[in-house]
Amino acid sequence: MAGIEAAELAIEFPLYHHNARSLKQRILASSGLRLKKDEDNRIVVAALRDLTFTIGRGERVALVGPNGAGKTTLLRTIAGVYEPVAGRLRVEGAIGSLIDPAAGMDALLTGRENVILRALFRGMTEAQGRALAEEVAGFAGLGDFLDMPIRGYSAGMNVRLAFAMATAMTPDILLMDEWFLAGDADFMKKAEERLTRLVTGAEILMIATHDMGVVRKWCTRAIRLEGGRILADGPVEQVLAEAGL
Ligand SMILES: Nc1ncnc2c1ncn2[C@@H]1O[C@H](COP(=O)(O)OP(=O)(O)OP(=O)(O)O)[C@@H](O)[C@H]1O
Repeated sequence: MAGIEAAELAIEFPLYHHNARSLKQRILASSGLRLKKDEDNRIVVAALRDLTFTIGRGERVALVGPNGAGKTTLLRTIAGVYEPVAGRLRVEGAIGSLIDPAAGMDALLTGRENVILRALFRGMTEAQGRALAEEVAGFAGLGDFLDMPIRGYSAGMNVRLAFAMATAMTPDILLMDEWFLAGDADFMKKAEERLTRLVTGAEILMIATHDMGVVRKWCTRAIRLEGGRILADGPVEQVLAEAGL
């Protein structure tokens, strides 16, 4: 059964700068809030701090909060992109990730080859991968571009391919950042139908967004982050009302 469990989870990023010494002094003097020195005396940004939550089957969770709150970092951490520096994270279930359009894709391979490769990683046979590529092609409407290397794709084409691929694989846990909502109107209409089907099928949905319309429409629970910490966690209407959103 799909589930996500985090206990006192923390993520930090080291801050590199050509003039690091004076930068350190200035930053530490001015804010200090989210910046600290780690054991190796490096300045690090505390992107996520002390996050504890459990997400179970059937939950559709919105991550809300201002720019830099830590929403995307949390999605990426759950997807396995970042390693926590402290705390524990347990993720059970196959993940479909709509976080970074080109993540996990090989720019030199064609769209079709990327779909087949991803299918093989998921344990499908090559024949299943080819069938999946046909399905993705039909939905993404990439035409002949499906057989071109994806480094030649426009940003919109990358979004279409990533969206079609992630949703075709019927994940248990679907992680989405709001960039995918920026597709053109025709595509979004098609995408919405497909997403509706998927969200009812996927066991867990997590979406990071600034759009409260999306939160109200798609989600049952909201986690409000600020400065890398959880400020509120509960039913959508309650969390949004408390925050005046
Ligand atoms: N790869 C990175 N290296 C260094 N710092 C990073 C990195 N990724 C994120 N951060 C920092 O971590 C913090 C959280 O960023 P994150 O992108 O998760 O915020 P967000 O809530 O998704 O913001 P937005 O709404 O603007 O997308 C910010 O202070 C950001 O500068």
